[in-house]
Amino acid sequence: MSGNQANLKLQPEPAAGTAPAILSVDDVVKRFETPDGPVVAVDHMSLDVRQGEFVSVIGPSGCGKSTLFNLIGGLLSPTEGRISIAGEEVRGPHPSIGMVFQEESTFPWRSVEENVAFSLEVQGVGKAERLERARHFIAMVGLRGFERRYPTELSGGMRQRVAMARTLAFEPKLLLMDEPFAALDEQTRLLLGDKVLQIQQELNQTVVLITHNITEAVQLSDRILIMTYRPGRTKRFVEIKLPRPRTSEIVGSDAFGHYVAEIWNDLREEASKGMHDQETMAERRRR
Ligand SMILES: Nc1ncnc2c1ncn2[C@@H]1O[C@H](COP(=O)(O)OP(=O)(O)OP(=O)(O)O)[C@@H](O)[C@H]1O
Repeated sequence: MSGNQANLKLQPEPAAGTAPAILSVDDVVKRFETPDGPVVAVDHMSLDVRQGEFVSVIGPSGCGKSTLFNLIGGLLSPTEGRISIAGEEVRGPHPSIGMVFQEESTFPWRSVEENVAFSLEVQGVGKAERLERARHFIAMVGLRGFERRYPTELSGGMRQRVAMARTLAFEPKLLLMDEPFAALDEQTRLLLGDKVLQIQQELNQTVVLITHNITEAVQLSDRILIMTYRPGRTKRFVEIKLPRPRTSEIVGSDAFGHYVAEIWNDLREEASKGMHDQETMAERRRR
């Protein structure tokens, strides 16, 4: 074991005696039937996430991250296994799970406050209350003063914060995010990470983040699940023992660098398999 590895601790399950799991992914398999035969995208994966915990799922392109996101969010059903939130089986979109997507999902015809109030409107919350709650969450994501603006008047990072505020406004037990900052530049991404850390601490929010960005995963997480490339399995869990509360300043620390290096070692192996696979497929098509 290298010196760096000694800094990392594998933790397949949450430690005993801590908060109970709010999300439970239990031995889940997802198989797609395709014209070329079955594709196993998620292969016997298990994950327990405690109340208030921040877990990131990282893996190379095509390893099954988005499939896992869609399974947890109830947009896909597992072929085998079970997913539950607060003890209830997830059988479709669940009110306790709030999703933030990679693609921008704000409504361009609604102002910021109308966007954020939307989920409350759907729930039948009265106008005065929903606007008050919307303004609270708009302030939380750092957009006070922009309530009456429209998405086209905002930057990409601001629009993603609107999407996050809209999801947080219905107070989900689990915030489930799929690469919400993937389209943003690195500085904006790091600074938005600070916002996410603040919000998570303020709400004691349980979060599962799907990402392929190692820096983002280390900056934000309590634990990182590293996935293998095809079929998507758990390669290992890494517990991030950086102090909280955290800010993006931590990115420059030695401890941060050690985590990034170790995770890259694991990912490099998996990403290389992916690249080799893609090159072989391209070669086959050329023939
Ligand atoms: N609806 C589907 N039908 C058939 N195969 C699918 C379907 N969705 C995903 N797959 C396959 O499952 C595997 C995992 O895909 P998935 O999109 O979950 O990976 P990913 O890690 O999110 O990739 P990326 O980071 O590039 O978005 C891939 O081989 C993909 O082609």
